[in-house]
Amino acid sequence: MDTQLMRWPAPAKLNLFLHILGRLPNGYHQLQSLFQMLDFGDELTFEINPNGMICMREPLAGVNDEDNLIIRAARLLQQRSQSPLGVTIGLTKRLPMGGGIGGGSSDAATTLLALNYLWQTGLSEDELAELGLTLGADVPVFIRGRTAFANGVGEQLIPLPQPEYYYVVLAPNCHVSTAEVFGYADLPRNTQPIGPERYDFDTTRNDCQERVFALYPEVANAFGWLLEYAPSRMTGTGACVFARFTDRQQAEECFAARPTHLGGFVAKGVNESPVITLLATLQEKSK
Ligand SMILES: C[C@](O)(CO)[C@H](O)COP(=O)(O)OP(=O)(O)OC[C@H]1O[C@@H](n2ccc(N)nc2=O)[C@H](O)[C@@H]1O
Ligand SMILES: Nc1ncnc2c1ncn2[C@@H]1O[C@H](COP(=O)(O)OP(=O)(O)OP(=O)(O)O)[C@@H](O)[C@H]1O
Repeated sequence: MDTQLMRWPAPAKLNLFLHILGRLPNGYHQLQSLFQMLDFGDELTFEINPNGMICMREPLAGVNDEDNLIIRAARLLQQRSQSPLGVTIGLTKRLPMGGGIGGGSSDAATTLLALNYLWQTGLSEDELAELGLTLGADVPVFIRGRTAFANGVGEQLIPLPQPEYYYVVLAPNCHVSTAEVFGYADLPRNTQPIGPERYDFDTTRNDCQERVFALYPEVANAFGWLLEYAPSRMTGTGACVFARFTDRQQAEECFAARPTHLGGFVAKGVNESPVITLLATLQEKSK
C-alpha cells in the first residue's frame, strides 16, 4: 500500500452526556462524559520529506498555520522524537469548526498517530495520549480511539461500547467557544459523579446546554426541531446538536427534512475509531 497516497480518517465524536463535577486548581473543569466515536469526519494525507520541513498543502480557512492543531501536533512529535523527517499535510475539512464534535482535536490525534507510524518514531499509545493532552483536553480520546466513559478533563478513559446507533448531527450557523462557555459564572458545576455502569442517556444531561441555549437561540431552535424526531442533546459546549436513531433510513429522512439553513451530517456511532482500525490493518500487513 502506498502510504503517501493514503487518506487517514479524523473522525468526529459526540458527548452523549456531559456533567460538570467541579473545577480543578488550574481552572479547568472536572468532567464526566461518554465519548461516542462516529464513522464520519475529516481526512488527512501525509507526504513525508527528508528535510524536516512541516507544512500544510493548503491553509485551513480562518486558521493560521502556526495555530493549526495539525501543524502543532506534527512539530510536537518532531521535537519529542528528534526525527529528522518532515511532512506536507493535506486536509479535507468536513467537520464544522467550534462545533463540539472535536474536529481540531481529532485532526491533531490523527496527525500524531499517522506520523508516529510513518516517521517510525515508536511512541506508545500512552506517550501519544500524554503528548496530545498538551494540545487539548479532547485529543487523548482520539488517540485511544474507543467509545469511552471519561473522567478528569476527559483524559481518564474507560472503554464503554455502545449500541451502534445512527446520529443526525445538526450544525447551527454559529461558533460557540469552549473557553467562553466554561467561563460562564452561572454554569452548574456540582453534579454528583456516577460510575460508568450507571450511564443511561435518559438520566444524564449536558450541563452546558441550558446556558448555551439561552445565549444562542440558533442552537436552541435546532435542538427543539430535532427533539420532535428522536432523543436529542447538545454535544460538548455546542454548537452542534444531535438526535439518536436505531434505523439509518429514519435518520436520513430526518436530516433531509431539516431547515435549509442548518448544516450537518448523518453518521453511525462506532466503538472503534476508523483511524485505529486503519492503523491495525497497516501494522498487520507489515508483520
Ligand atoms: C467540552 C469538551 O469538548 C468535552 O469533550 C472538552 O472538554 C473540550 O476540550 P477541548 O476543545 O480540547 O478544550 P481545550 O482546548 O483543552 O480547552 C479550551 C478551554 O476550555 C476550558 N476548559 C476545557 C476543558 C475543561 N475540562 N475545562 C475547561 O475549563 C479552558 O478554559 C480551556 O482554555
Ligand atoms: N485543524 C483544525 N481544525 C479545526 N479547528 C482548528 C484546527 N486547528 C486549530 N483550530 C481552532 O480550534 C477551534 C476549535 O475547533 P474544533 O473544531 O476543534 O472545535 P470543537 O468541535 O468545539 O472541539 P471540541 O469538541 O474539542 O471542543 C477552531 O475555531 C479553530 O480556530
